[in-house]
Amino acid sequence: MYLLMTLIAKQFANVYAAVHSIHIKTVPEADLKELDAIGELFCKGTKRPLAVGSVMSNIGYTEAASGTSAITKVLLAYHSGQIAANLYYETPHNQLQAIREDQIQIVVENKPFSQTYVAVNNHSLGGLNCHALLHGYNKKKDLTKYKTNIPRLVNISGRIESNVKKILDSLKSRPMDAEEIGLLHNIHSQDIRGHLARGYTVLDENEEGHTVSLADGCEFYPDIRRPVWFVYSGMGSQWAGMGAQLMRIPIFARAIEKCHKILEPKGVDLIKILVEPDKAIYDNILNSFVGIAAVQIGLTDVLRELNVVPDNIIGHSVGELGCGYADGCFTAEEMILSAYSRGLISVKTPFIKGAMAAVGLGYKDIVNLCPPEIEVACHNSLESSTISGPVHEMRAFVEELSTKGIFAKEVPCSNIAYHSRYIAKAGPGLRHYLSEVIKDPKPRSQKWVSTSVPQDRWDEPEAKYSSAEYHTNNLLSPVLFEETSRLIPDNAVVIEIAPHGLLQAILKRSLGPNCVHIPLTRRGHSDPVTFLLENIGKLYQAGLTPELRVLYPTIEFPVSAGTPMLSHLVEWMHTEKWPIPNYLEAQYEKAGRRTIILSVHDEEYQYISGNVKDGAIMFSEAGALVLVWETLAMMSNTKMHELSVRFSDVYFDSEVIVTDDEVLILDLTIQKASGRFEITHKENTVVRGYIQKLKRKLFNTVGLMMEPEGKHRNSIMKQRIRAVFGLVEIVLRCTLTMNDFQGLMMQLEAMFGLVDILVEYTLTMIGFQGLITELEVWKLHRQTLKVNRGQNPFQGHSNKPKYG
Ligand SMILES: CC(C)(COP(=O)(O)OP(=O)(O)OC[C@H]1O[C@@H](n2cnc3c(N)ncnc32)[C@H](O)[C@@H]1OP(=O)(O)O)[C@@H](O)C(=O)NCCC(=O)NCCSC(=O)CC(=O)O
Repeated sequence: MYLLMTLIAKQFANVYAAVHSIHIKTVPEADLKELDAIGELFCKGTKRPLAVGSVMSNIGYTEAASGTSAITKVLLAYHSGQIAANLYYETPHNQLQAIREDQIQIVVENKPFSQTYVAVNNHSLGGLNCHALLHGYNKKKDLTKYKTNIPRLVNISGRIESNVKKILDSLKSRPMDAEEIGLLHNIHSQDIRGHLARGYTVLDENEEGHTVSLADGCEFYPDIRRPVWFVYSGMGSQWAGMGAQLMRIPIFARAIEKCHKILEPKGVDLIKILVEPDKAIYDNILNSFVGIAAVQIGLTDVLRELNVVPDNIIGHSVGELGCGYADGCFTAEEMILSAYSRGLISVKTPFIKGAMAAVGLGYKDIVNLCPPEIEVACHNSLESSTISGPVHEMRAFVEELSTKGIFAKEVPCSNIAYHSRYIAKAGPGLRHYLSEVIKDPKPRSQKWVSTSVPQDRWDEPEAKYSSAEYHTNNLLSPVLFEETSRLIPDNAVVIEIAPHGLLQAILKRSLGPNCVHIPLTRRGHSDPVTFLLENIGKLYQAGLTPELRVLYPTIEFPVSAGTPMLSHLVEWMHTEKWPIPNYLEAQYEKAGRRTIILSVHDEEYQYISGNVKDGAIMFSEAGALVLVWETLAMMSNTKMHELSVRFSDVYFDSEVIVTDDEVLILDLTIQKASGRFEITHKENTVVRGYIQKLKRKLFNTVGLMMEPEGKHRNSIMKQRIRAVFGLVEIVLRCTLTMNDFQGLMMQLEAMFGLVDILVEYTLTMIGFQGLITELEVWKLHRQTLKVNRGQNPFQGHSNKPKYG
């Protein structure tokens, strides 16, 4: 059996044939026949000799990869402009007429090779087939078209951390290639299953033109999908120059320019508000409102384009406008004009001179401490709230708290005591302004959890729409962030969207220990773009898969020649030994003990995840029996499907819960002489009993146990488990039917004094999966059922089977 590989150039521009024997030793007779056939087919009547070479002479025999090897040889030839010479060819075979007559020429030196069509055709009786038509594509590298103003963020995943670090180090060590990074962006815009390490790097060029990493990270990734929460903060997050650097990000800049145009007719210069470093800009509260809203729109657009989608959205005070935008209730125009309305009413309404302050006490602790003039405006967390009131009383109270060692910090609010009775008269005016902006209020989706309406009123009509009324109520009512943020689950990824991660100090104290809270910005940061990119990298580490390509000029694929190869960056984990028996070959270990490591992420053991009880994945009893059966086959140096077995005295002592993020380690022992077996998990016995080889085959050749060789192991395992499960189920169903005869059984028990053995069954399984099998004896003990189900089935009254 041998493999013929021909590379045929159209119009004989690249006339080349490569003969590749699949044997390590070539078979001269076979090669002769091949060359003869090639001579017959390609050389008759042609003047130019046909060049023939062997891929195997260059790289050895690559078995199933022979076709890919041939493609690689052609690609290298396209790339270098030369086809590699055939090695170790010394004496021409003069038996061959085509060689003798110079119609076939063995390529003994590298030969010029053009970019034209090449057909790679490779087939063998063994099933190694490859057919491909290739054409050279020598795209010249021109990286100038991919210039960008921002550093390049690259996310990388791998099976192990060392692999991810290796790739990151490699990227840092050489000049950046936008096309290579484009390829990496595409690869990592999707989850790669089994990649349990994730990292990122933010790359830039220093003044000398060397690549430098501005930030990076790499950590174990448990491959768990976390719920994503967007958090929009409010007043206090503004700072001078907060949008200046972010304008380098095209998506952000587009959003700001759009908002700028919307506000221009109103005499508001949004770009100036965001870009100029003048602190006095924010003395005007209107500028704070539109500035915060615009940055939130810009950042939300960035996340949207990155395909970062929230499962839930929560806002703090005016941050609920951002919720409206993220939830699709507002267009950018509606959001920026709503913020403008809030600012306008704030500057137009004559309020008392007020102040706000964040304090380090929760609502319940501070409410009774506050002087009567001061209100709790925002319930932030169990140990944080914001108070609001007249400026003199506020200053005195803040001082008092500070003297007592209680954290208290003024929140910049342009002397307006928001969320207190002192601004009640702004209500009608704001409602009026907003109703002109929000002409067609959209229903709020389930994602958006309100902080301005108490949870027990979320179903009321006023709470259902992102309307003028809703947002007016938001201004006047206390902020219930503490109450609503309790809904954030402990494993959430919480992304704060604002000009400054204002709520980080609060979230850090209130969220569960497994929550990841990530701000996109930080007040006064020297490099806000790098800060943002770094945090997008952290989102990737937390399990999100942002599509980074949207941040950079679009890469034209295919990438040009000379783009660094990626394949060599992949590294395998060789440190761990996996005791996986080779199922299809008869090379079995003889062992009485086996440690089995299973994970639902292994294709081989995916079937485990199908056995769900009460919402938890349980390692099935049938699966355990199959492992015992398989191990006995290994010990007996035989194949499982050739070995019929009998299980007896089987006790299922404990159930094993399988989790997504943990490998399951089972210890299995079988005593060779007695057949006594036991599977343990974390020092608990899972199942024990006896297994015995049967000389006769229980299952005949049609089907159930006799799948053809070469099938995927997973499907073989699944079928076996289904079979064993079927057996176990039948036995148990019979056992449980006894429930119906509870009285009788109890009598029997009394009469015959049966203590241990409750049921001894001889089952004739007729029609089981369409097969007629032979008689089998099963014994099931009371303890089996009692321990397994946590109750004695004979005391139950239900006639429903409790098993399975
Ligand atoms: C608590 C904050 C002042 C922290 O803000 P910043 O991040 O700017 O503060 P910072 O960086 O200067 O300081 C952070 C430090 O604050 C301290 N800190 C914060 N909260 C604390 C607490 N509960 N107990 C003890 N210390 C605390 C910690 O030392 C922390 O450091 P470390 O981080 O190391 O722990 C802020 O979250 C805040 O202003 N929250 C209130 C927001 C608010 O109510 N805005 C008004 C909405 S009205 C509005 O929007 C108007 C409208 O609705 O129209």
